[in-house]
Amino acid sequence: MSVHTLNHTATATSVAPTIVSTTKASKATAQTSQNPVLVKTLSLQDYLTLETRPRFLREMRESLIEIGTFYIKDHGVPTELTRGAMKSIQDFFAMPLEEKKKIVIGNSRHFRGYKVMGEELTNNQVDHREQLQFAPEQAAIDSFVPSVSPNYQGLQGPNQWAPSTLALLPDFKPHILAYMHHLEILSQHLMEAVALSLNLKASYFRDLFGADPYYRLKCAKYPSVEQAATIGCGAHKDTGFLTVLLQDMVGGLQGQNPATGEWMDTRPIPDTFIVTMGQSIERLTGGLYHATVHRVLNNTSGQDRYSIPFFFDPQLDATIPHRLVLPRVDDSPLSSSSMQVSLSGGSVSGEESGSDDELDSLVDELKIQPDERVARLNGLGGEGWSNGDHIFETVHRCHPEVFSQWYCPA
Ligand SMILES: O=C(O)CCC(=O)C(=O)O
Ligand SMILES: [Fe+2]
Repeated sequence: MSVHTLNHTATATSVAPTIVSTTKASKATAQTSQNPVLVKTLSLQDYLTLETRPRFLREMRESLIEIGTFYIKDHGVPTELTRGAMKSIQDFFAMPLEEKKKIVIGNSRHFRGYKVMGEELTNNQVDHREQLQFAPEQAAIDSFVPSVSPNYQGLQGPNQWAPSTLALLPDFKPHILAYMHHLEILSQHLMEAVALSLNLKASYFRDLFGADPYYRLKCAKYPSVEQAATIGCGAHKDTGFLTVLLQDMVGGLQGQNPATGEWMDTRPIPDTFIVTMGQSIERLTGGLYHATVHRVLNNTSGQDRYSIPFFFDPQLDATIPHRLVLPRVDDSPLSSSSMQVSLSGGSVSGEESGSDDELDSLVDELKIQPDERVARLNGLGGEGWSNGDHIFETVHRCHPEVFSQWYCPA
């Protein structure tokens, strides 16, 4: 994953209901804060119910402007499935190394499979976790030729399933496939809500993401360690649009408060997912919505930690506009009348450049800081950027061995 650690110096830490500061930017010293930041827990049912939808969208918007992260509950993914997926990955990681290595990621041009402990890079630093990667189960593109075809076409293909593993763990494949299917549905709902929270038409992201959104499921095991505050996964922002993360009850994930730089525990809450924006959304919204910098500390409790982030992005050949020009509404954003417009699909959406006046009023309306406005105006030109290239850049940086094996012909 890409890494843009914020350089703020943390000044205060906190104990808050859902997010608790424990550390300064790089040290792991527990302190108490005067300004706790709450990561809200939102209910998807509030989004799906028309009467409560405006409140949901307001809260989502506030969360994404303030931090870039919230918890989602009542999400519609069956509990048997979240438990089943967790159990399946625990069973997988518990198998002997030789069995796991049958699907080592280097076998796969499509960056799928198992990664042994200590081989993944985040922020150019080695992570302390084992992991297993999946993506949409599809046929590979036969016409793909390394260094002739666009690299991102090599990402499409099947997952790795070792027959001996499937014999040992019969629930493994059905659990993973069903889990990805449900997470795609949940992610589409969330992106629809993100669109409405920006006063875009509800289908804005569904249209942008296309018929075959590209997603990645990463199953991770962080072993309990001897020393406190070993970095399991280095500080980074997720690079894409949306991450929906399932974690067990062990803890160790931390998010950084964009305003203060302080690290805050994103503590496990049963039956929720953690929803985080990535850099593509941050870039598209001109910095209005934050991509939260986060990391994972290994724990010393004796309990290993398991997590399953699902990264949801547009189809690989999508072109992403450099920025969104958010529609102006006569009344305040997300008021019930503008919501009606959005719900009926009649609200304007667009990626054309707006006039300076429009930008000024947008800046006022959305309380964008001046430096964010500069970011918004930078990088214009051309139709947009290639989503496939952007995703390829991310996965290639994390797994250089796959790149050198499959994408650099001798
Ligand atoms: O395992 C976690 O809780 C977070 C992992 C993560 O941030 C990532 O892989 O991008
Ligand atoms: Fe991440």
